[in-house]
Amino acid sequence: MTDATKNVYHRTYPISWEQLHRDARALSWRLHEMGPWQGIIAITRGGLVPAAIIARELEIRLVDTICIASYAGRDQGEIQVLKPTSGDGTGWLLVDDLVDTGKTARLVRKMVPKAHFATIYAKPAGRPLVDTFMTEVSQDTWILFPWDSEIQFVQPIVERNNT
Ligand SMILES: O=P(O)(O)OC[C@H]1O[C@H](OP(=O)(O)OP(=O)(O)O)[C@H](O)[C@@H]1O
Repeated sequence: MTDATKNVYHRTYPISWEQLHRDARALSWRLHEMGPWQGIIAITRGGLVPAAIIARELEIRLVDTICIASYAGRDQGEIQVLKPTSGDGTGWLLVDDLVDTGKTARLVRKMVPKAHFATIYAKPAGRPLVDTFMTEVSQDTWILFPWDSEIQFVQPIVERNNT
């Protein structure tokens, strides 16, 4: 998912650090019941924060990455693997913050087909590709993650209605 594809989103779902932490912990409870796990493979960059929280909760100290870059503009949607991982993923958790169109998921699943793929949030188009997720969000919703946002002033509702 890239900023350039934002125009398909009709609403925004802002997530605070606190909510993100709570949701990642709730996902950790589910994953704990399915373990034990050899380690975690975080999909960069969105998977890094959830992976850290899950690693803490499940006392996992072996953390690897699959490093991915998505490009906007002319090559909108093109995905490049900057760093793969080794092995087929047996016994490993593959973690991302979100599955949206499923494009990233399809690519990484091919790389580690035996890994258990977990995301905090899932949209309908990508949901079939995830083994475990916490919260479903509609396809036309832009999830605004805390690392992409800051707290700022908003007009009172009355004033907003007058503009
Ligand atoms: O299902 P998809 O449509 O492929 O979208 C999901 C991907 O999009 C986000 O990454 P993004 O491309 O924003 O990169 P970043 O995590 O490095 O910011 C997210 O972290 C997933 O990896």
